[in-house]
Amino acid sequence: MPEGTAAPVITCSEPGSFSRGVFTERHPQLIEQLHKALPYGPEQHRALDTLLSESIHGVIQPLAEAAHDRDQWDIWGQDHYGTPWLEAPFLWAESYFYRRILQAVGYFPQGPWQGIDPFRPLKSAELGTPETGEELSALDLLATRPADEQARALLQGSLWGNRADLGFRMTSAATGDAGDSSLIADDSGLLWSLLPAGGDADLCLVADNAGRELLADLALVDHLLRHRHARRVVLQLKPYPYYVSDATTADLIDCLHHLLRSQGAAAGIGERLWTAMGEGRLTVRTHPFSCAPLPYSDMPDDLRQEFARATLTVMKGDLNYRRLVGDRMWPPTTPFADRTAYLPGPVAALRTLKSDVIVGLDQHTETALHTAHGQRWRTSGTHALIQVRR
Ligand SMILES: O=P(O)(O)OC[C@H]1O[C@](O)(CO)[C@@H](O)[C@@H]1O
Repeated sequence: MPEGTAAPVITCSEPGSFSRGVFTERHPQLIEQLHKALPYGPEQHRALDTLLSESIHGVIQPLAEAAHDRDQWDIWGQDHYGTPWLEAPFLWAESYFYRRILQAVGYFPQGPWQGIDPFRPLKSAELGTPETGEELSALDLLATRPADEQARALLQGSLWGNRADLGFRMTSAATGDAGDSSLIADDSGLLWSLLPAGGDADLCLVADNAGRELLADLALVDHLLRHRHARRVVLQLKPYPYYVSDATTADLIDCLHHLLRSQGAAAGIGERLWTAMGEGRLTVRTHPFSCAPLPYSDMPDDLRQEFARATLTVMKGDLNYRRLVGDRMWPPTTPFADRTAYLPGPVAALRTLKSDVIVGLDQHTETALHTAHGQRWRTSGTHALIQVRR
């Protein structure tokens, strides 16, 4: 079976599929929210509606002539421009949809809306919720526990923090299965063996969502640095707004300010991380490939070298998982190690399941999940995994 071509690529062409629902149900809600989020002018409102209609009923149009990244997208889009959105690969189409939102609101060109994140009001609202406050307060009690217990709890916090993705919550609130949580693969023992306390590891953390998830990631990073599970952490963020709540540098700064304004243990985390950035122990990267509509197996050399330098690369979230193993309907028992063999160096995936892709399960687990939940366990965010390849 030739590598990478074995399983069907996920598209939105099948009526009733999860991916199609993202375009036909989730995106209309998202566009509705964007209309209300900022005081856009008539042209921006019109462009958002045109994009929505094109993406459900029409064919994929190229970026505007003047777009700074038009040439790049012309290459990425050569096989897809002119075809119906719903027939294009899901990963490609969804990624391009987010790039087109930025075009609709005028995010890149010089002008009054340049650099204004259309998703910022949604992300900021989340930082102020009582749930976020409770999670930060819980750090006070956690700080009284032994260090290894803290480490395990903070890893779980970072993992389940991925459930707090804003795009996902648009439809999950209606499903009512939020209480049914479980970990379907747990390689955390292997993960900790790669990051022993007092060691010399260089960790690369490929972040996912801003707000609650990033706060949980930062609490984990602080612990890793403090107890020398990692000597240095590189935090990979998105260079521009993407997939609603994906974290950018501006979101990181918001989270650090939020921590510093908090009480107790949370404030201490903010202070230590601020210092760690000043000392170069925590650094931030925003590689353009982070927003590419492609799997990581297509990554450019400089990014490959970045991963190669890391003792461990941790990929957070559902989208990173799709890009890591390939956005295809793999047989669920496909080994995680096989799908990630191209990535130089050990890799860990921390993900709540919010799309159809899954690998690395044993047959018994898959059968039990299917019997109990049908296909819903793959997409409802109620299940999570920690998968590691050394
Ligand atoms: O924030 P995460 O965990 O990457 O999840 C994003 C997921 O949400 C969706 O955009 C819609 O469910 C998926 O396509 C995507 O994989």
